[in-house]
Amino acid sequence: MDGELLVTGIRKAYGGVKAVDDVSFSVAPGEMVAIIGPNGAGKSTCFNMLGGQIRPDAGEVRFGGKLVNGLDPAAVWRLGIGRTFQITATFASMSVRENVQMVLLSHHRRLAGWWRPTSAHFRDEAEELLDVTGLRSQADRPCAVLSYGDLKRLELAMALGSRPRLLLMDEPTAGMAPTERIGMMRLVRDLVEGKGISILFTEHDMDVVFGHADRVIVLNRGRVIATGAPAAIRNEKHVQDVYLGGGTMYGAH
Ligand SMILES: Nc1ncnc2c1ncn2[C@@H]1O[C@H](COP(=O)(O)OP(=O)(O)OP(=O)(O)O)[C@@H](O)[C@H]1O
Repeated sequence: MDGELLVTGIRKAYGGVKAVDDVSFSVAPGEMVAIIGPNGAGKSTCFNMLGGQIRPDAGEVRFGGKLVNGLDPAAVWRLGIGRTFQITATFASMSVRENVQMVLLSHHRRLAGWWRPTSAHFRDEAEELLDVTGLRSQADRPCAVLSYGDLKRLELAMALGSRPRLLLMDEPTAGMAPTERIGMMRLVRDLVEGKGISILFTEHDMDVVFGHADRVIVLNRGRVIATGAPAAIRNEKHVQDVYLGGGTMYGAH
């Protein structure tokens, strides 16, 4: 189906450690899906296989019917799978708008010469993305002075610059204050509903997961142990056992 992510039996082992072990799931167009699991469950490895950073040992990742595994991150990006990273990847001395313009420039495959001011390039498109992410008033400020929450918004604006149809979000609310978290997830929900973008996100904060995901996939030791609506997942005994048994109850921090 157009815009559908279909993951079938992907695996990745490091020596004897099966980081991801026969994982299958799908994300429908316009769906917001969370991948959760205790530390070391395989979330990052899974994400990296979807984004082209890691090649699966076996299995298949398809997006809109096209094979994704084996492609490098840039090619995956071109297929319409965007990604935000946990580590902020902005240019501190450049303004908020310029950072977004840089992404737009590269997306439109133009040559950004260092000697040329970027101010005229894709300014309107950049402004639109800053509007969408609530950063318009910060457009001229250097990234270095942004609050952490605004930096995360900027990362989102930058990820949207490549016009993804599916956005992979690695802990979108990590490091944010509770009110900022709610704002961020509302923003993401608006993107899903307004632009029809699908979201797949990892998250440690259970309030965010249960409050915002349409569907939750639970990983443990590289395998999917449960998948379903948040309310059903929350009540699953074996999911509770994994968290409680592991001694690292997500959402406790
Ligand atoms: N490059 C690597 N080399 C060796 N082992 C690795 C590597 N990357 C991940 N692993 C192992 O694979 C397993 C899954 O790790 P992964 O980082 O995917 O889990 P995670 O669910 O993202 O954990 P966390 O929530 O702590 O980030 C862990 O046992 C980890 O130690």
